[in-house]
Amino acid sequence: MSETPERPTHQNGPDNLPVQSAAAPPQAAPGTPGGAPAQTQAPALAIRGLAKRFGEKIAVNGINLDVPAGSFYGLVGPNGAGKTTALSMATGLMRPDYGQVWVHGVDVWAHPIEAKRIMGVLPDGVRLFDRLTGEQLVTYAGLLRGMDRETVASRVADLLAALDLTADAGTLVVDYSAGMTKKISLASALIHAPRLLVLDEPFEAVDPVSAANIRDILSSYVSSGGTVIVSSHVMDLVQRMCDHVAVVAGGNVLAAGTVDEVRAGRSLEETFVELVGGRSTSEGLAWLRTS
Ligand SMILES: Nc1ncnc2c1ncn2[C@@H]1O[C@H](COP(=O)(O)OP(=O)(O)OP(=O)(O)O)[C@@H](O)[C@H]1O
Repeated sequence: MSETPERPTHQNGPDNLPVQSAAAPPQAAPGTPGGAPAQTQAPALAIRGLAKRFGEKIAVNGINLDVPAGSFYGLVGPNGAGKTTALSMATGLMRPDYGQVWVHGVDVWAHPIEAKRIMGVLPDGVRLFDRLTGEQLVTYAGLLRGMDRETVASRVADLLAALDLTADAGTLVVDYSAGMTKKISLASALIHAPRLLVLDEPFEAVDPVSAANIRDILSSYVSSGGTVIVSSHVMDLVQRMCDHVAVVAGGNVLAAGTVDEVRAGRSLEETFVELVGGRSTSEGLAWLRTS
């Protein structure tokens, strides 16, 4: 079994799919047998030439990205930029048309079970087993991960308390609000203490107190060596919370690096608007004026 990353074989863009020039894949540490990237040195997530098309629509255009281990990485971009599609392919939920992804050096699509063992994922728009109670859902997530019942029970209690869901532990998830559903999905992603957390819009619909609690949980997770990737539309939040950021638009990575590198002395929001463009006036909506 080799996890040696190979150069993507599609750099010329088969089917006329335009792709960005692929950077070198994650390098193996010198002396690593078989050339596999060293687990300690490989990026937490490495993406090479990842592409997806839906009919004529190129959702993700052959992107490359390295997420350093131990980073708090923000993924920002306008609606329809390709964030969810990219994260779904990166976490083994959606098969890419082209490209490769490694999680801590493990090829996600060649070795999905091994890769998923070290990831916790909060996907966007994926249906939950919502006829379970919140407590049952998180317990199920832990048992699916092969954890023993005692550990699962104690972690479920901890997570429900930390996310302010203890009082609703026995409520069916189908009856949860949008924010509660986000929080129970996050608990399910955290239960096995993964090395990498990939969270698609974790703060959407979550109240400010819960959002602050979640930020604390994620910050201490990163301080203890974990890696977090969050997609968000809230630039201020990303600027305050994350140490790295990638700006995605039209299926391309427009900028990536540390937050300070990307924003280059301006606010992240200003940088985002400049990179992405698309500001429009309301002149075409004159009929909407009431006086
Ligand atoms: N299953 C699908 N079938 C067809 N088109 C899709 C599908 N999923 C996504 N797309 C298209 O791919 C593009 C990227 O969508 P994606 O959901 O990845 O964007 P996003 O950056 O997550 O957007 P948002 O911020 O609005 O959630 C969009 O144009 C979308 O319409």
